[in-house]
Amino acid sequence: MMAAVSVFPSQAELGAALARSVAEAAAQAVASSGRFTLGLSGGSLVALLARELPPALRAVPGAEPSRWLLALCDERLVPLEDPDSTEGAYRSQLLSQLPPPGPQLLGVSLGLAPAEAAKDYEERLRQAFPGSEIPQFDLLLLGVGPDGHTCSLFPGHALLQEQNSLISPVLDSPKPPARRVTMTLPLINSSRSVLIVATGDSKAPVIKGKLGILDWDKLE
Ligand SMILES: O=C(O)[C@H](O)[C@@H](O)[C@H](O)[C@H](O)COP(=O)(O)O
Repeated sequence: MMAAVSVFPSQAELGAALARSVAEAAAQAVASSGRFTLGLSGGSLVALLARELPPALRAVPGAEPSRWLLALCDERLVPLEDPDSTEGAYRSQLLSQLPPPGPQLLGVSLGLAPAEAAKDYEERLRQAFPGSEIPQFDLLLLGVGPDGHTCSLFPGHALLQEQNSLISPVLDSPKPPARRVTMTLPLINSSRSVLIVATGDSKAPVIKGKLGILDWDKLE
């Protein structure tokens, strides 16, 4: 697997480059397979994409959001109208800006207990990728917390060892709200590509630690 690190002087520049990469990946996937499958994370990514993606889509021919299947890399088990809902945030901030018919968004069913919600979400994800043993997303966009968590996979948590489920419930997220569902490593590691997006000073120590092989100062 190839890995590359890009450092941007500002969030605005990062956002524009990220949106361009997403739109270009979409155009490529739509041209080769007729659809683009994209996993979305919450946090600051929502506002970044809401600001930068619509103009990037207008600039990249063939990106065709109506051919996108969106899914959530993790979700907090709160009602859609709760400010903590990742699906609610994407619907109100990003999807509302895209001309109809917009992308299909596969969200987590609410009103179920966490274990049932995870099982139901995994089943619907599998159905959306018929013929694959493990769904293979074209691209996952992942955030990083200052503690190094991504999706709702927290450092030291037993879920990091999960080998069987593709989606797991979380009942004890150290970052509220506690009840969530999350993609697990087997699903994340099956995707064709992953973009890990980290902005802000609070992430620097953990990112520098993970990328200890790099001479960070040369990446200014
Ligand atoms: O529910 C969550 O905790 C988020 O989905 C989480 O995984 C997020 O992506 C990171 O914490 C980064 O968040 P920021 O981009 O807001 O720093």
